[in-house]
Amino acid sequence: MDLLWAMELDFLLIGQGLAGTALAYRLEQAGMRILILDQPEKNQSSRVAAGLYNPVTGKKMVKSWIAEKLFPELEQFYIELEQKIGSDFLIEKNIYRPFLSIEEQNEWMGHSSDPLIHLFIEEIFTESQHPELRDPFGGVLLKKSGWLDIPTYLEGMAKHFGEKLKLENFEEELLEKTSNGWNYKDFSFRGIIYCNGLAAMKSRFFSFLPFAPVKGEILEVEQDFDPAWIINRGVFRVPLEEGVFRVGSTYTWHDLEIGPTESAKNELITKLEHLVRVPIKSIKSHRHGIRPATKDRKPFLGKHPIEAGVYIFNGFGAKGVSLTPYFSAMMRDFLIENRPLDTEVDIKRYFKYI
Ligand SMILES: Cc1cc2nc3c(=O)[nH]c(=O)nc-3n(C[C@H](O)[C@H](O)[C@H](O)COP(=O)(O)OP(=O)(O)OC[C@H]3O[C@@H](n4cnc5c(N)ncnc54)[C@H](O)[C@@H]3O)c2cc1C
Repeated sequence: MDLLWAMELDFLLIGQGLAGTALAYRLEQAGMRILILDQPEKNQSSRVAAGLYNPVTGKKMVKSWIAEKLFPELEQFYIELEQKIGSDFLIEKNIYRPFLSIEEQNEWMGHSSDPLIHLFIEEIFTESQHPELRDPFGGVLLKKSGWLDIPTYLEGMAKHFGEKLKLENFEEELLEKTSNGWNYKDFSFRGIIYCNGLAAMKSRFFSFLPFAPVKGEILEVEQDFDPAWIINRGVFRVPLEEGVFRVGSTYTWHDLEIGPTESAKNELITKLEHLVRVPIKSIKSHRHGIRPATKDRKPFLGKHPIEAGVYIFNGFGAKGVSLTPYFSAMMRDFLIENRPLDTEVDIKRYFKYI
């Protein structure tokens, strides 16, 4: 390629899932000239995900990691984008989490005075909220929660990026190093950013990072029970259109190569039956995806230890919706102003293992 004719840009982003989309927008807003490449066959994690964001998670129902930083940023970010592209995709909804015991109910009454948890509590109930629900000890109604309609968000943002997004496969072997960056086909870049989810495991630059892929399966079911909130305990049940609910998700580190399984379907149905008494009328869909999770459950942000101009923004595991707004701002400041990344997410934590 004639270098004189290469179009000069700042950054090439590989991938337009939740990670690539948020970072591309941040960089674009900061005046960077970007190009995004995204695979035309879209079978990635973001398009299967339920899109839930939930400030209180896990079996023990504790505040999600850095929720107090993530959640204010999250709403502001997606609402700004909704206004920018004239589309609705953030569905703010309370989450109802039934208590499993009287002890748990008491614990939550105590928790509610903790200012960090109080931020996320709408109300605590000590009695069942509906005859069709299995919640004999009541439950907690959480706020600052909801779900992101991810396909609408990604498609809207794809339109917004226009010619800055090309639907084509990135082929790493075509990268050519230059004195101040990288050439790729007809373009030259000062930096390449891997936002390509689990495909980064096969990159010659980032295969040393300890990804820990987690398969998830998810159903859409019809059921005649339509409370105003998301229900979440063991499984989540998110209202979509009238009478239709998304139910998920499973977590498995095995069977990564095979598609949806009967055992995961049965697991989801059993867990749903433990929450709601109403029979399932039909199963409308059953899908699966693999989460780009990491061994220490923290994202991978940063710069390659040796190669200049090679970066990664990845490893968002089961929480891409809530993590990418906050961390895309941190990554932008790192890329443009060389501001340090939080040590917990900086891939420097793994350089000693190379
Ligand atoms: C069943 C299930 C349920 C989930 N539920 C939730 C949830 O409720 N809430 C939540 O926050 N998260 C959820 N997740 C997790 C969420 O999906 C991930 O955190 C998120 O999608 C990660 O986004 P990403 O952009 O890093 O990766 P991906 O979505 O995998 O995107 C990577 C992109 O890179 C592209 N790419 C890869 N290789 C190339 C190449 N060579 N050339 C060009 N492009 C390439 C891919 O096409 C893709 O668009 C769920 C996941 C699953 C599987």
